[in-house]
Amino acid sequence: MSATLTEPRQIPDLSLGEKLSGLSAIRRDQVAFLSKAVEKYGDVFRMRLLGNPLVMLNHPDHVHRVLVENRENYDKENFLYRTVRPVLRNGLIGAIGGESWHRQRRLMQPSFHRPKISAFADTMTEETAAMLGRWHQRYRDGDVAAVVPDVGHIALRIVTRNLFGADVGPTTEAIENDFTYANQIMGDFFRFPFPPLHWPTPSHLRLRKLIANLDRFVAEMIEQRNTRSDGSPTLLSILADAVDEETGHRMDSVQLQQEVVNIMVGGYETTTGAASFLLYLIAKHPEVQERMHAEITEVLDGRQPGFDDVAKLTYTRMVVDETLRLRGPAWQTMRRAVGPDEVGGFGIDANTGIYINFYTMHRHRDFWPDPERFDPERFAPQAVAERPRNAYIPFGSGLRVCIGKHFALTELMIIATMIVQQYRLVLPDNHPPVGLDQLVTLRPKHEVLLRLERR
Ligand code: HEM
Repeated sequence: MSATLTEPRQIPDLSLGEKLSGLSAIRRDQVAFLSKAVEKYGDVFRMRLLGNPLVMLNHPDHVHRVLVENRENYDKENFLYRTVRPVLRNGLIGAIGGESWHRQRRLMQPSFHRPKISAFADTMTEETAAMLGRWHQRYRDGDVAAVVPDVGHIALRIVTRNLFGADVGPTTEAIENDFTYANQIMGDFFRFPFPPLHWPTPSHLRLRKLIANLDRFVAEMIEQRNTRSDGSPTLLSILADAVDEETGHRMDSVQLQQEVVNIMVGGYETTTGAASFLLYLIAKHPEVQERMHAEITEVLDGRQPGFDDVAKLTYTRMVVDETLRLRGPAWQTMRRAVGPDEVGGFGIDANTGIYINFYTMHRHRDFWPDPERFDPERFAPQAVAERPRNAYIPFGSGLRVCIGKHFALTELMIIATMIVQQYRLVLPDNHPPVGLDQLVTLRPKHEVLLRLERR
């Protein structure tokens, strides 16, 4: 029949006014800008993010096409990953793709399988217990605490202890500050990418220094090659000894160093944001918190959670999932189409930049009624089964799905469970909205202040 039926549809473009005002609007509030554009143009449209032409995709089927079905056609040669590459270099997160990425992923994947995570969970419990011990000393019943620095501290200790062994000492605190600052610099750059990162401005020089500190710290840790406190191998040793069964290949020391930095970035930055939002949302919804507490009491009967308990805490997991829907810290990604493709009937030319924003996707009105409402019931098994795959992807999807997904989920579950077991979290009256710090990752903009009532 007629060729017009099969001809790709034209991708709508933002108006000239929107393009011109977009630059400052995005700097002010990227989420608001994108939400408005989705409202007006729907699931597929062309836009510019800081001068970079992109096609935004907001429908699960379209995202499925790019990340899963035709995944070999899309790589990470794009503006977002160029921004973070000075820190991540050729490690797994930012690696462009292709055979060298495949080989690395194959080599590293077994280190994140279930039995390994089960060993890592003990550290998660120990660090959370240590934090609760500090809270008991520092706060009286009903005191108000700023929780973000504390969860950030344990997130970094959990990842570094699992990577490097027994204890990493006070250096972690310096590294923690360096991390936060580097994220700030890169986040600012991402919102306004001028001057280029290789220009020696004071903040870019500072970023280089932070990266050098981090490299030095990781190199020292690799040199020491400790074991964990129970004598079992560290994640670092597991990675260093890993052999690719297909090729017999092992990582060289430069690659190992870069992968360790990637795991630290992946394991610290995102988990801190997620845990902070999680505690905030639990406090904001007392009825949800009480139901969690009842479940925790029933499953654990007062003891500390272990890895095997996590799967039994089904309601708590629904709360974590709903938090990651509304406030997933990895809130955006980009790809480049290597060759041409057709997505949902729209033609995509070779070399097109693709932008996917999980924040807007996770509010798509076709799949999330009353999207701003915090409702863990959305993750009851029946509700999950009724949604398309890829309507919910806080850890990405397809080939490049987060390697640390089970690590992160176990950690969030253990932290939330142990805190709610011992404390009722209460949002003080007139707590201002915590807001969104829209950096490379998403974090609370303002302090999360919670009243800690002993149970
Ligand atoms: C709540 C916590 C976390 C969230 C929301 C998260 C989210 C994500 C997302 C969305 C991606 C895919 C990005 C893309 O497709 O462009 C990713 C990749 C990755 N994440 Fe995570 N992540 C979390 C925790 C972790 C942890 C704990 C680790 C390590 C221990 C980790 C290590 C990585 C690595 C290495 C990759 C790159 C995988 C690859 O491309 O092969 N992440 N993460």
